[in-house]
Amino acid sequence: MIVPVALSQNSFDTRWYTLKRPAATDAPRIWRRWLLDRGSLTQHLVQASQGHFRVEVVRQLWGRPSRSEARALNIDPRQKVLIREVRLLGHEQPWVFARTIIPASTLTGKQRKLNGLGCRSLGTVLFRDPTMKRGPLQVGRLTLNSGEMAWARRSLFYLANKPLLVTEVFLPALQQVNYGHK
Ligand SMILES: C=C(O[C@@H]1C=C(C(=O)O)C=C[C@H]1O)C(=O)O
Repeated sequence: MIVPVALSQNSFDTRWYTLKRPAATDAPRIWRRWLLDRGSLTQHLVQASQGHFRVEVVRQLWGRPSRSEARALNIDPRQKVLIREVRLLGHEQPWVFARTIIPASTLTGKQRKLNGLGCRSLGTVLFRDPTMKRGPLQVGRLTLNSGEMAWARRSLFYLANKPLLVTEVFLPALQQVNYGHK
């Protein structure tokens, strides 16, 4: 099934801000908490969907990072990287679009498995890895292919000191979610 891609690659060349506190954004209240929460977004979405959660792979390919992604990873923008784009669905609604950029030098040793995640959440691998470190969260606004603006966050993760960049875009459908859980 061809899954519609919510964003084009240059959408990720937006301006990214490292915020000191959630209130510094005018994002909806709940998103401010999630936008800057350093835990697993997957866990929040599993709870908010009462377990009706799944990862849908939009595409996974070897390509080139956007300029901003290359800068964040401190790599040459001509360097080939593994690009993983997924949608995180709650109750079959697309809640988050996530794009992960993994340099080939990170896909070595135990981290080779990052190339074979399929529909397993990247978060379950990252947060179970004892060597995982997470860099500062940055927040930005991206333009979806629909023309709507969406809040997004990104951060570097390090496994065995090898970097990957994860960007998560909060899609409009997430605004309808009842956040009864904490
Ligand atoms: C980093 C996490 O993994 C999530 C799952 C992803 C995937 O499967 O590609 C990508 C980004 C995240 O939204 C997380 O759960 O926090």
